[in-house]
Amino acid sequence: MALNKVGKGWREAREHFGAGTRSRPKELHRRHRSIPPPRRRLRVADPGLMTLLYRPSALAPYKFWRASDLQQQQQQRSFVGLFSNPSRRSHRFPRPQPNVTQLHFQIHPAGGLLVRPFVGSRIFSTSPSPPPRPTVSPRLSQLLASELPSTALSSSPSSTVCRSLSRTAKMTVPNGSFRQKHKVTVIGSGNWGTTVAKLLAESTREHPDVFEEEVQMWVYEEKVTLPKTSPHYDPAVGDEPQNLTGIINKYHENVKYLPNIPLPSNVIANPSLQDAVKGSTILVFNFPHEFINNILRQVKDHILPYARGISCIKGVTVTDDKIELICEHIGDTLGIYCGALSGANIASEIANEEWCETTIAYNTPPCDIRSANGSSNGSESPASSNGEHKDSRGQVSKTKLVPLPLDYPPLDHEEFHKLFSRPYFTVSMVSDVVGVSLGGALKNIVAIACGFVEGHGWNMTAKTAVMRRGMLEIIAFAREFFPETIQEKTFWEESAGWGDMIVSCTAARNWRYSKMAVERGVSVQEIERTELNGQKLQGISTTREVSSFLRSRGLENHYPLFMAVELILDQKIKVDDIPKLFRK
Ligand SMILES: NC(=O)C1=CN([C@@H]2O[C@H](COP(=O)(O)OP(=O)(O)OC[C@H]3O[C@@H](n4cnc5c(N)ncnc54)[C@H](O)[C@@H]3O)[C@@H](O)[C@H]2O)C=CC1
Ligand SMILES: O=C(CO)COP(=O)(O)O
Repeated sequence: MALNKVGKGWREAREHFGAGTRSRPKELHRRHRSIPPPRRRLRVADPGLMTLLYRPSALAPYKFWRASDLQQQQQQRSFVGLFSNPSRRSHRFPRPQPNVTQLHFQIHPAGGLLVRPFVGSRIFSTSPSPPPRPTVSPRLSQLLASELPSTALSSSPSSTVCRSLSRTAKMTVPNGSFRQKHKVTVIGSGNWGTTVAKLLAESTREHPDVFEEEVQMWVYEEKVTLPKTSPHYDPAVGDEPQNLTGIINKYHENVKYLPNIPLPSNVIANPSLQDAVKGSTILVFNFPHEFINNILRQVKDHILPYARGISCIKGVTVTDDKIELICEHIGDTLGIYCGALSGANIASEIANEEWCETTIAYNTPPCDIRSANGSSNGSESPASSNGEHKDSRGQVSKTKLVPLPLDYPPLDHEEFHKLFSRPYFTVSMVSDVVGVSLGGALKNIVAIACGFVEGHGWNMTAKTAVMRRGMLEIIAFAREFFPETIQEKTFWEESAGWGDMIVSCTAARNWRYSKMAVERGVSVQEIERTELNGQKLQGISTTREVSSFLRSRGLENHYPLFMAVELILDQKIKVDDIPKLFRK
């Protein structure tokens, strides 16, 4: 009975959309809202027919597959897909699985969908098949036992449960095999660059089906002398300066920028930028932003045209009176798409595997979005999407992208989440590139202001006033210069917003060393030179760039805190003068 109704839904949908077309889930949901859930197992069978998988819930994951499509995809060693939530294509399912010849679907009484891959010799046979392999994961069983109300036969599961289920179901499918794996390169090897390389190398080891194990880390080559107290001191070398890359590769430790943290042996330090990026599909940019143009110039002609980037750099680029997000500057210069990672992240704490959160903003370019049949961009061919994507101003970017080839695993929220997540590093994926980038860049100005105030002898109340006003200026700045795409909730809800503000104004270097400068009565630049052993305070250059940009537009009065930091850096006003700026 129930299946008949599903069959009816299928026939109607088939008439409506035509065989082989992709489903239009929302429309279907509207049309078949009244259909009760099927209670029997559905099989992908009957070559040439389309099968409707139906789950009546608020998320309404409908999917049509034609068995012949599935068969063809198996032959291509590609994959089929299920959008568990039609509005979020990133929930793709399942992974490529060349040995799987049948997929069995069972609508769970509570509305979840169990998917069991079946390995057999016949493809989509209509005859009775042997029982599917029991591939329901323990997590799924647990979910079904605990989270789903067993009586909820016709009720809709919560979105959380739907998401959990779809994710769990995904885990039940054997790992697939694309012909290619993603190669990861971290460009930069300072305090944060080395920490990120460490966590990425742990992830690539954990997911050998998707990523090449080795993580290349480009190191700005320096000579380092190991002191006698170092565990790596070699009497045969003595006080002879050695290449930092040599030390990292031999002892698996970045003794200069991340001392006392063992690195996984699959982090490979490479002094050649060109060699480090060669063949990499994932480029992670992680160095002080003042070096950006020089580095981009050197890598420009050496990267894969379909590489994708994540920038962990906190800063902005200001050119010709124009302000640009670092990630977009990278993308436009290299002709690729680049997202941004930012959050309340103190490198040394994360390197010690103390728990923290971060935010990654990534807008999967349309040409990289894969549809159920494994092609790019839904029903369109990769070519038809024309490599276009939107920029942070909501316009079609001038950079035309080369689609990621289909023989690589997709690169979207899910894959980046997989790559960056560690048990001690919780990643939130968003699409607000502006909020994440500006939050990370501009809080460094506020952190310097907090350091000044605290160095002056004022305490938490003054610092709180600075943080609050600083956040207001960050939001005003984002609204003023990126009104088309900014999502203000990023500042309130994400680690890249208030989280980063708090940690930066209480524990990070910009705060610590500007406080020290006021306490010692010297300039922050002087402290950077004498105390930081080659590390950089991003807040100094960001303050100068942002204030010069604001001045060129006559907007100084709108951003009194940002401007005050520059005036104090240049010793034109004193910390005591800050409250006067806010009297009105
Ligand atoms: N350290 C941290 O806790 C965090 C840093 N960040 C951000 O990550 C980015 C990188 O910062 P860190 O790793 O901390 O850098 P860092 O300040 O520790 O290191 C400086 C780096 O610059 C390199 N360098 C020096 N001269 C160079 C040159 N001429 N050309 C190219 N590179 C040169 C050095 O080799 C070193 O790798 C920054 O934007 C920072 O704001 C973000 C979150 C946390
Ligand atoms: O971005 C950071 C904390 O989230 C690190 O800031 P500092 O560069 O001031 O150490």
